[in-house]
Amino acid sequence: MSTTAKTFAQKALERASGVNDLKPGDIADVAPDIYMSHTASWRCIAAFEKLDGAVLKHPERVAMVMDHISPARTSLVASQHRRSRQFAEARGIDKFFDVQEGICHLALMENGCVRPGDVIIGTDSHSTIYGALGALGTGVGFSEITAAWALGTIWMMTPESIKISLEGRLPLGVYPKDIMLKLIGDLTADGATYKSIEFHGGLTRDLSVSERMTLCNLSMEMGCKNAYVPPDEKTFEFCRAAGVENPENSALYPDEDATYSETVNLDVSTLEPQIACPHVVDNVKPISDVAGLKLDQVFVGSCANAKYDDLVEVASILKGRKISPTVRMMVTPGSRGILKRATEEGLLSILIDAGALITNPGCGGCAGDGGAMGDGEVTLSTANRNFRGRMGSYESDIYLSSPATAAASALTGSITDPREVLK
Ligand SMILES: CC(C)[C@@](O)(CC(=O)O)C(=O)O
Ligand code: SF4
Repeated sequence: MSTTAKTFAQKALERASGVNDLKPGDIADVAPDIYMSHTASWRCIAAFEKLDGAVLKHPERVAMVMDHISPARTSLVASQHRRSRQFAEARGIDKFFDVQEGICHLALMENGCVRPGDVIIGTDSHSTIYGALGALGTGVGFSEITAAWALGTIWMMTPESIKISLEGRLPLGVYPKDIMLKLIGDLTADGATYKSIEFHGGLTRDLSVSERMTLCNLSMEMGCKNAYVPPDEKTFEFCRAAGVENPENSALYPDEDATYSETVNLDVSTLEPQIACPHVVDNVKPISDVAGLKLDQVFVGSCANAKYDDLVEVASILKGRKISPTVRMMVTPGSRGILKRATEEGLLSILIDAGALITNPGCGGCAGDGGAMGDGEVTLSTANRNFRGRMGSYESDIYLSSPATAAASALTGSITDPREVLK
């Protein structure tokens, strides 16, 4: 029996590997609960079909989502989707989410594929988002997914953990996105490389599951292995609504005296809206430094901030108003469920009346699929990355903000502090 106190990551990897007493740096063969691959699933399939006589060890653990380029815009992509569809059909993969379902991470969580305490690997770095449900999610390469299909396991090194305690109350106009941009700016883009980030503190407990998704999603931009918010009744309710039975039974919690490589305390009470400036996510400034910068496009989308409550924030600012004629605004709801709810609750009419373009759920502009910028153009985006050329021209600029800042800025056509509209 173990006597040392453990972090969440230690406990999750111990459970998934059956190895006791994993310490940071220890490598174990882990059996993930889900292996997710997105639009590029065909790459895993191509590699898998080269493995002589390989069979899927656990077809029920395979999840595929056609989200990054969806619906297909070229016959090449259509053929790749088709290959994935046919493979799923032939191999008995029932967690196949086609082009209508939206962004892989949101589709998985909304469809009951993620339980607290699970270990989930995905061909996407933002798989850290599953920590919002108390799971250990991490991004891997295509060939690692292929190997997991065949073997049911993957080796993982047990990470050290960083404890981030969030306290205080968010001021009006300041959101979890601003917290994360502030943390990424302070800790830098490699501040958490291969570490597990655990969020604690009174504010973390106050946040909704959707807001916790923003925390765990953006944590990737500090290079983390995974992120985690301790599951509570809000988590369990979300999971139950998604179809998970008894989600509380699999929840894992760190021991109180677990060892952390670093502890960060942030009181958000005086935090201002933050902006990540081109072309790296840790180039973060308070909004007052960049307010007034002229925009060509505003993009509300991505797994970071195109959830239902993000659209509510945007609609509450745009209601009864018109966006500036000098900008185009594109809103890409994160998932089919979010699009449906936004439709039912009348949010889409508000956005359309204000002058926004609504696109189908999926990665869309965040993955450079639609909404491209020309040379010299500037987009303010609610996504999680602002790398050069990600949304079109190499000579264009992407700034990142909260949905509220994006909405306030769409009204004026330049970067605008949402507190000016909300006051
Ligand atoms: C494929 C790409 C656009 C990606 O989804 C990849 C990733 O996160 O691993 C991203 O957000 O950068
Ligand atoms: S929405 Fe953007 S960040 Fe999220 S998985 Fe898709 S491309 Fe990557």
